Amino acid sequence: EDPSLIVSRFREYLRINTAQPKPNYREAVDFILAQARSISLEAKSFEIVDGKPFVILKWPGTNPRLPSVMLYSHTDVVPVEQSKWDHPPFEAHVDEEGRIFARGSQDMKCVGMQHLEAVRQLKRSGFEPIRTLYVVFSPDEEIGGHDGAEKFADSEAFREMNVGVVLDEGLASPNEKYRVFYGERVPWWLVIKATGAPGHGAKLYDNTALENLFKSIETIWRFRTSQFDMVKAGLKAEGEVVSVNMVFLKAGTPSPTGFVMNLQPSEAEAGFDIRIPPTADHKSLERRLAEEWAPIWRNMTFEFKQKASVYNQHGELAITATDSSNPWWALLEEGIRKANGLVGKPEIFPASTDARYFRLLGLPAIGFSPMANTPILLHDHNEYLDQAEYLKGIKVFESIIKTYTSFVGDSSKESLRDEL
Ligand code: MET
Ligand SMILES: [Zn+2]
Ligand SMILES: [Zn+2]
Repeated sequence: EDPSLIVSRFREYLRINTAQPKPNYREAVDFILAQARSISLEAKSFEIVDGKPFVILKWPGTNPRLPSVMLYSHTDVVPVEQSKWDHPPFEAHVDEEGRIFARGSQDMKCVGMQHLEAVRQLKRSGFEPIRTLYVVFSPDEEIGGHDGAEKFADSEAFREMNVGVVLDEGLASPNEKYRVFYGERVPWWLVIKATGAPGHGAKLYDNTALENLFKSIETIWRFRTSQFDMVKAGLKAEGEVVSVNMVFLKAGTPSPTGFVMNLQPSEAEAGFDIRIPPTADHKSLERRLAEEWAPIWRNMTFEFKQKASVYNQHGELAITATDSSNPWWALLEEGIRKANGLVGKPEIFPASTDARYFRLLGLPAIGFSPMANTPILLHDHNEYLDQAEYLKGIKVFESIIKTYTSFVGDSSKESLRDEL
């Protein structure tokens, strides 16, 4: 097929503004359903939470008793600061070098469309999967997935799919090796709040809210530095340390012209996005938080806006095995290599993805977005993906789908799952 047609379908998807907090899911769903129709793929869309639709495409395998393969992507994207972009973020402009600029070009409309295009090519070639393949498009990921993947993973619809392995998003790789992720850091979105005596802006006294808050910020910052230093020294990868970033500060007494300047406020708060490696000592971090970061004796309280578990329902660390106990790992590498792709070492994803909800069920879930030789621009201004790289990724997914859906395995674990 003419590559420019393939690219134009990708650009069409990118032009649908699905930015949080008001994603145009309706248009995205219509687009995906139309694509499914054009390749005669079974498709259904449904909502678990009102206004937040899922689309599930199904390519039935010749042996529907085998656990299925699920290719998963989210349709929503993060917001943009329009004025900071060189090209409008929802126009999918292609420059002379072939770079496609759009919000979602890396995270992760590329992957969703590559899943679809790979199926399109394979169907056209006459390939028949043995395992059933699902291509799933989900809402809500960028705001935590609580109305998306979290509820889906717990739904009858998902149980009926009898999924054996999940492929979700990864990250671009600045070098020639694709990156592959077997787990991810656990998000804590933390708000700490200080209270203190209010008073005259000219008075020096102890225990103001802002003084109390700043003592915490200093302590948290020392911890941040100690973690960051290990990355800078090359001792740890990004996903192997605790990241702490301040994302907001809130204090002051508003006035019509800004803030009252001669009044020290009685409340102040700060928000932090914290990401913790699954293998870190979560208990000791919680102690640190209660004793040093937001100690009650300094008039501080804290609240989590987001806090995920690190253990799956069997009480094990919710990470995906990369050794021979998990055939899907080697099969993924095989699929990539057969398409002439290079694969890096298994990594911990530094941010969060919906894959965590499937890992919490004990399912193998792998993060993989085929973007080599590409700067990491997710959530950044001027997010782009080179069109040649996009097209290469489709070939890689064709190869992975072939490898995955043809695998009949010997795995006794799998037949056990079948009986349960
Ligand atoms: N994927 C987004 C992120 O990593 C939202 C995840 S919800 C913690 O920030
Ligand atoms: Zn994403
Ligand atoms: Zn994202």
